[in-house]
Amino acid sequence: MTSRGARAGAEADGFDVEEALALVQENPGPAHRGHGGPGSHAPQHHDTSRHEDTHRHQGSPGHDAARHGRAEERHRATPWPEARATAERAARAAARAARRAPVSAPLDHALGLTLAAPLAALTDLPSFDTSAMDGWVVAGPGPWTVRDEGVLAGHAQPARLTDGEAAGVATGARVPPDTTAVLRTEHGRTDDRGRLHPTRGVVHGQDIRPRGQECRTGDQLLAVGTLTTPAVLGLAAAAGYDTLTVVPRPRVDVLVLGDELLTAGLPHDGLIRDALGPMLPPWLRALGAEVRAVRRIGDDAEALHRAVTTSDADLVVTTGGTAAGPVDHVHPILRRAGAELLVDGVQVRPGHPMLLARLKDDQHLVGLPGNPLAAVSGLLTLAEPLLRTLAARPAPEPYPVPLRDAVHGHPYDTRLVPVVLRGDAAVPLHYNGPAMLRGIAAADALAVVPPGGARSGEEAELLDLPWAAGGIGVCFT
Ligand SMILES: Nc1nc2c(c(=O)[nH]1)N[C@H]1C(S)=C(S)[C@@H](COP(=O)(O)OP(=O)(O)OC[C@H]3O[C@@H](n4cnc5c(N)ncnc54)[C@H](O)[C@@H]3O)O[C@H]1N2
Ligand code: MOO
Repeated sequence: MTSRGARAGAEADGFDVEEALALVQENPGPAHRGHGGPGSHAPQHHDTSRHEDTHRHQGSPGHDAARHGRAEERHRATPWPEARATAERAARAAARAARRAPVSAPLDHALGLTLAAPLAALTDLPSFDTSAMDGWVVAGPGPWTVRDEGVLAGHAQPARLTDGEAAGVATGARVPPDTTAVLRTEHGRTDDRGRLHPTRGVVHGQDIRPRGQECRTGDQLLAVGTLTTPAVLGLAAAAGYDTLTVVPRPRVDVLVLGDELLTAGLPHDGLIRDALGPMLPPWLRALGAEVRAVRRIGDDAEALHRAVTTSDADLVVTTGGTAAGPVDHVHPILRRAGAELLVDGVQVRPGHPMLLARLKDDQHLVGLPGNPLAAVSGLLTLAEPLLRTLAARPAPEPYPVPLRDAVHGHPYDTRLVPVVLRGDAAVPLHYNGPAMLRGIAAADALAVVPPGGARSGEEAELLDLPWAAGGIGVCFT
């Protein structure tokens, strides 16, 4: 199902999509403020990139040190396309190092995995000459005498037909030896004496699916690298398979950092709800990962060090603690663990403090920034290419779509902006600030907006969200 398909379905159900989307598309303006009641601070700007960027890059005479720091950070940060390529390369090297052996998965566990061996037919298909229609098997030209006993699907070889003989037959039943054609129920008539007459011309072999019509035993049906879709599962079963040889799912541990996080109830006393603990595991699964542990570690450097150094996952994903605050432990822990930083900051907004480190030859860590949309950006920039490559999935085709509205750009960095698809255009959503999930929760995709921005009508590459693209392996369980 495409994202367009998903939308059409929602509309068909009478769900007012436009009304729902208005909640995330329109800038409410001054009249909207204060809706939260006395003391509330409704946001005045929902597209926060502009004033944050202004703040960051205009600087002021009193902020030389900060300006210098930013310039250094920009210097070190990896351009967005290069960061994705680095993540892919890292995964290829890890896959080689670990020689990730293919596994045998029962069909009902193989959805979304990649075939590690070609799918060769274990049988002819069909495996016997088969009637394609309900009616009669006939031998020679009509009229025919009709046997008392018919031929049903799932039964053993029926007795040979002799010339001038017919027998009732069901779709999928084996046709008896010496059958010359199948006559459909609607194309035959029985006379008073019980003899069967054709009501139209009969062509030799009509409506018989000969054995091996689709494939012969040993024919290659699908190549190594094919994604196991529901259709592949069906074909594999038809061709005689109980298990498939597949590339195993990459194993991921998620470590959620931050003392300020609550797992239930309303925010209070400076504490906020953990948005990433509930969001990341199903998203990672949708990207093909097996999520093994989700651990909340607080801002405890020792616990983080222990969790990172004792994990045997292919990928450790941390959230928060990537910046330079007093409790931002990710960089110091990586240094202590002897990890090699492959990407330390990316020229992308939101999410620029994201990082990728090699813990061992076959083990990596993606550090996602704590701001929730920044974490999504890190997930799609670094974790997606890494997991896709480990899972031997093909890279999605670039997917350019014209933007309906202009999007402000960052002066140096790529921006990822939540959009919905409307007709042939992508409509940028508001509420796209680094700490906001309101836009992405309504989005079909993220638009890749190059430095400097995009004009209305200009094409932007889209990163589909795994569920909007109907991604195979979208198993949220
Ligand atoms: N001096 C600077 N400060 C910051 C910079 C900078 O360049 N210089 N970058 C800012 C940007 S951009 C981001 S993004 C954040 C990255 O911060 P961290 O990765 O260190 O994350 P935290 O400080 O732990 O948290 C940031 C923010 O996100 C909230 N958060 C964290 N985890 C969760 C969660 N699981 N669910 C919901 N919200 C979460 C946290 O409470 C903070 O509000 O740094 C900026 N600072
Ligand atoms: O603002 Mo930060 O871009 O990474 O959330």
